[in-house]
Amino acid sequence: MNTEWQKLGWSAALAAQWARWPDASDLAPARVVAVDRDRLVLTDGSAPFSARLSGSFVFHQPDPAQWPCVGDWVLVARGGRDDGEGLIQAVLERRTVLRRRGVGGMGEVQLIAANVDTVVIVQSCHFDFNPNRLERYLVMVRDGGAQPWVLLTKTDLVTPEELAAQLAQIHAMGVDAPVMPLSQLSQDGVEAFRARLLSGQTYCFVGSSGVGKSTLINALLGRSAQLTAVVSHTGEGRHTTVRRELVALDNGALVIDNPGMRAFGLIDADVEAGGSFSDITRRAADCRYADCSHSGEPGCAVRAAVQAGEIEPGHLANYLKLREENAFYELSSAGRRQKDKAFGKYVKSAKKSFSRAHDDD
Ligand SMILES: Nc1nc2c(ncn2[C@@H]2O[C@H](COP(=O)(O)OP(=O)(O)OP(=O)(O)O)[C@@H](O)[C@H]2O)c(=O)[nH]1
Ligand SMILES: [Zn+2]
Repeated sequence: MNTEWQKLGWSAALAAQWARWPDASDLAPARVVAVDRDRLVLTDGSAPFSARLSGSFVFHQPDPAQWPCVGDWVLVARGGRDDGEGLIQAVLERRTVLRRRGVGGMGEVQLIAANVDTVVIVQSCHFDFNPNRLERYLVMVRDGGAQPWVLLTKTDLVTPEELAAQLAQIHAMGVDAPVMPLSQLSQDGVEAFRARLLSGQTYCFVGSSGVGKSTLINALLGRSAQLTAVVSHTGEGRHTTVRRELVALDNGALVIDNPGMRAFGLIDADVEAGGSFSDITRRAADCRYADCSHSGEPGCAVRAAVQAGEIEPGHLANYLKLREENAFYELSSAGRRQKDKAFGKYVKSAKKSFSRAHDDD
């Protein structure tokens, strides 16, 4: 078996699928490292290269939920083009998936990543710790067939007693996944975490914005440049595209940093499940302005509830702090709309290239 592919997670089961594929003679397998609109970045172990969905793929697979996402293994044709761009003809069967319920309550499923061995659920023990949300992440991970780990970051910001109480709370929930506390500031737990990452295994990091995912992945990589080196940027800044990236660490572990996970629709779930800020988000529905920031606007129902003693001022302060840390930005409806727009563009431009390809026929 090709050892370069093996390093990328290639398996006997995938090889068997490839062998069964009709007309696979000019197709080769590659793994998706990033998706940006209808352009995908693939790797076969040598240099990453750009690819698009072939017309026949889009034609035979009209359901975008079945289109390739980061972590997928695809069969790609690379001949016949000067620029070396590949044409994706097939997606090989996924061993595991990470998916979210679509936004807008339509019940459609949106794929976040495929063929992930371990999903690292990251919560900061400072402000972000939320057992309800953790529970839902655990369900979601197991539902897709991957194994979950729980990472509690920023332990330097809480006392050892607070940390012990959180660990006890997780334990009391009956969580049997490994739970690992760490701090990038003190470096406590960082080496122990690194030591658990195995060559050829795929790890996906999920969690709210600001909990320290990028800081950790950059530290694991040892050089922050590599994180973005595999894809050409369409814009500066982290919030501009749906870039989802798979990168290899020096020890051979494969890591997916997943900004898309911020739009998991968890705030709705948080409200439904009576989560920690549901009292605030429920009141916010009565604020005079739909985009009220609850920081002093007239007609603010949240402030009124604080004044009436119905909401703890400290609780509101936590909420505002979290939002200020940008943790809720992508979870806001505006952020979600942006994500959906980006996904919509993926679909639209792929369909456009499809019809272009057929105009040429
Ligand atoms: N005190 C403390 N701060 C940390 C720690 N780890 C990360 N931070 C800080 O937390 C902030 C957010 O970290 P990021 O790594 O950008 O968080 P993220 O989860 O990648 O956020 P998004 O990229 O928005 O999803 C940064 O200012 C980090 O410096 C830690 O262990 N302790
Ligand atoms: Zn308000």
